Amino acid sequence: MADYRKQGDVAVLHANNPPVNALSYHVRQGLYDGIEAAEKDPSVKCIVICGKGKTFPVGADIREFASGSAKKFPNLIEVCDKIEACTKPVVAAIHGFALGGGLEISLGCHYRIGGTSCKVGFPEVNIGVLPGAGGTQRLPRVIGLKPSLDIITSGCHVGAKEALKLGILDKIVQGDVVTEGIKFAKSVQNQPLHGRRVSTMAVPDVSQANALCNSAMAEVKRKSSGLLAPVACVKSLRVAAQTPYKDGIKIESALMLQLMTSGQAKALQYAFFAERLASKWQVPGGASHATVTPRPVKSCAVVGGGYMGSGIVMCILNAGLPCILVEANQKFLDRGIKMIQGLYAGSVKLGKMSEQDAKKTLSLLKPTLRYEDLKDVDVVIEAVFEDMKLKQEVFGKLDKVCKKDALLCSNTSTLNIDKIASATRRPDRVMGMHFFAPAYYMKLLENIRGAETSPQTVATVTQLSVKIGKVPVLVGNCHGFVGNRMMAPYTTEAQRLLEEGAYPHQVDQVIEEFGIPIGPLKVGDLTGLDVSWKITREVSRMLGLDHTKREDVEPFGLYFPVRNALYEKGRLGRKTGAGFYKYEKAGSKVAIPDPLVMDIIDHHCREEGIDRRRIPPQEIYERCLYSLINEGFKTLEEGIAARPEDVDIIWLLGYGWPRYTGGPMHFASQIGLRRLYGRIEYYHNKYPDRDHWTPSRLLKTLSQQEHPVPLAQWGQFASTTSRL
Ligand SMILES: CCCCCCCCCCCCCC(=O)CC(=O)SCCNC(=O)CCNC(=O)[C@H](O)C(C)(C)COP(=O)(O)OP(=O)(O)OC[C@H]1O[C@@H](n2cnc3c(N)ncnc32)[C@H](O)[C@@H]1OP(=O)(O)O
Ligand SMILES: NC(=O)C1=CN([C@@H]2O[C@H](COP(=O)(O)OP(=O)(O)OC[C@H]3O[C@@H](n4cnc5c(N)ncnc54)[C@H](O)[C@@H]3O)[C@@H](O)[C@H]2O)C=CC1
Repeated sequence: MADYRKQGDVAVLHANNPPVNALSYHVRQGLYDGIEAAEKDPSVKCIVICGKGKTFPVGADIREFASGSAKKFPNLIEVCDKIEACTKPVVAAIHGFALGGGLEISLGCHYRIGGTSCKVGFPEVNIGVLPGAGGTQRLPRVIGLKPSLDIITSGCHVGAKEALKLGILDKIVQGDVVTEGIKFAKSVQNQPLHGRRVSTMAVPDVSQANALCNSAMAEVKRKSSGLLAPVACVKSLRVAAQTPYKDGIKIESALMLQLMTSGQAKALQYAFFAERLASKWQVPGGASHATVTPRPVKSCAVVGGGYMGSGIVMCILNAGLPCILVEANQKFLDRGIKMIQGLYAGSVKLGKMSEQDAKKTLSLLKPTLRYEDLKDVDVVIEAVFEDMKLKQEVFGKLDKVCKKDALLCSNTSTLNIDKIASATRRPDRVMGMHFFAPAYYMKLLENIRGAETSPQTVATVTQLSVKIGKVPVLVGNCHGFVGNRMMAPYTTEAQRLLEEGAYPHQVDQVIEEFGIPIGPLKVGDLTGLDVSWKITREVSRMLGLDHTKREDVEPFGLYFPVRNALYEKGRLGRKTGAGFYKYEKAGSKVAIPDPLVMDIIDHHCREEGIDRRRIPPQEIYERCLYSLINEGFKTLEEGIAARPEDVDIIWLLGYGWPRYTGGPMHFASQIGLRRLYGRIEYYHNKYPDRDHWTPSRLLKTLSQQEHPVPLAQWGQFASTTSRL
């Protein structure tokens, strides 16, 4: 898995492990043996290491961490040390990415050259480990501690120009990087190697080591509280400044071994692969991403240029696709355009985009008030108000004006896609595309398949989603789909806890300590209590209930007396400076616990004859999180979510679930399904009137298996419990 060839007196070693040349055992062995062969061959004067296909090696093979093969001889440390010890000059010729172990290989080389578009970096923190093949010991010896701390603790990629400036690259080359690597190697083949072996160098800014590492440690603890890997990276980098390489590498290895076996690393690596699995869809009947060819999409349109629509337009424009924006009237059209222009102006100001690029991108936008202008577009995404009647009216119009093979998609957050599709004569070409706010930033896209949506529509929408920079997850059609459906029991329990003894800040604190950045009641204030009040009213109407009558709505989990009392007092959340919390002023972000709210809650309880009790944090934790997880299992047993990995990606990318726990389903597997089921059954017995505590049948089945069923096999049990 590393090809060895000779070109004159140069040995060229190609890492060959498609698609990204991950450094699995055979690649490491190939590189190790290649160096040995070149060393022994008297006709070889110098060596070039490069990657076959689209990239230089992008790092260790992550799958080998779990299997233990990463430690097998020669491990990456041994490969890097072998390269460095070679008595003939070794040049890394980098194209594509040199990440993690790939960058470590190149730091073992005596010289590094790169193509103009190459990128280097140490993304290990993102998967819960550190650059454990000498990365934390060699990088600071080349570029100093300060930039090394930044690069290693952030996991960010560094472009070629910056890498040259820092000294990671010795040269940027145009054209074929291997040809240039060979030329470069020949030019240095007679140069002495002492001074080129990085492990023998001193860290240049060693005198500032303590100050730099102390401040980096404070920063990683502030930014990523609870994460093990960034802390270990700083520790290991401090060692590099204080210790010779041969001792430093031992400490780095010890830290790496601790991290590799941590729950955080397992969860983060699971999330890495789950994210890549998301776009690989399959529908009942067998059609899948591998069998269905998507239609080409050359142009799009968005209907409704409000908060969501304007963000969706930007995603489309950023992908280089022309986009028409339709609004209901000139005032709202102008407002939408202004919003889009403002966001691009902001990007230019922040240096994220050149003025020229912003202008070019904006030139792809065509605003209009005429639906007829959409006659030639390939895909339309509707983002008008969340109102079934209006959406059906819009889809009816679109069906008439759009060409017959155009796809019509809705950015609804809860509504029934089949009902929307029924307003058209093309339900096979209708789909939901549920973006998350702000749409130009959030990576998640919940794509909803209706009963009649064709596989080709799924394929085309999935491909478009990836093109506009999203991670698409295909889900089935039900109220709230996967994400918002799971959100419902979580927020319901958060509010119910207020009626039994907790106050808003106590509930939010538990959830925030778990790692979700904003607790459910702060989210309530952010969204607006009027918005959630209206949603309750609409859902009650849909169910034929009177939302003002407690006896009507309570059995359906739609009775929120504290929220209602706050709403009736005009406390609508952040925007009015008061909701579940008080704020310094309207729009302010800092939520302050409010004695007035506690009085309102106490008063409500007295009136209802409720004896408030002290609710332990563990109960808050279980009632909010376990009810949400139980609902997640129900989406799996009903086939609304296809795989547990999909549920996790939705919560990781759409709702701020802490990535180092892997997502609600992975987290459930770590709790243990038997224990989890027991707690859900306990709450079900305690609150039999709350439907969301009815245990999922899939969870029950899985919890009864003799041995824990690996998460990747849960689907096999879902089919036996499915109600579809
Ligand atoms: C006492 C002494 C004992 C000593 C013991 C210690 C010995 C242990 C030594 C171990 C040292 C380990 C050293 C180290 O530094 C660790 C690492 O290198 S960790 C890996 C770091 N690298 C990464 O995290 C890169 C991850 N990849 C990416 O960011 C992207 O893939 C990339 C930007 C490179 C390309 O993006 P894109 O083009 O969008 O492609 P995809 O992301 O879709 O990927 C395509 C395909 O490839 C799979 N893949 C990508 N990277 C890896 C990888 N590193 N390992 C395995 N597989 C990888 C990816 O999953 C996709 O495949 P699918 O089948 O579609 O999932
Ligand atoms: N706000 C959010 O966080 C999220 C909202 N959504 C969904 O996105 C949709 C839009 O929501 P927002 O952007 O927040 O609403 P918004 O109120 O900001 O924008 C809606 C826009 O639609 C326009 N519009 C109304 N009728 C129209 C018509 N017949 N033709 C053309 N334009 C028309 C309005 O003028 C308005 O500008 C809703 O379905 C909502 O549920 C989805 C995800 C998140």
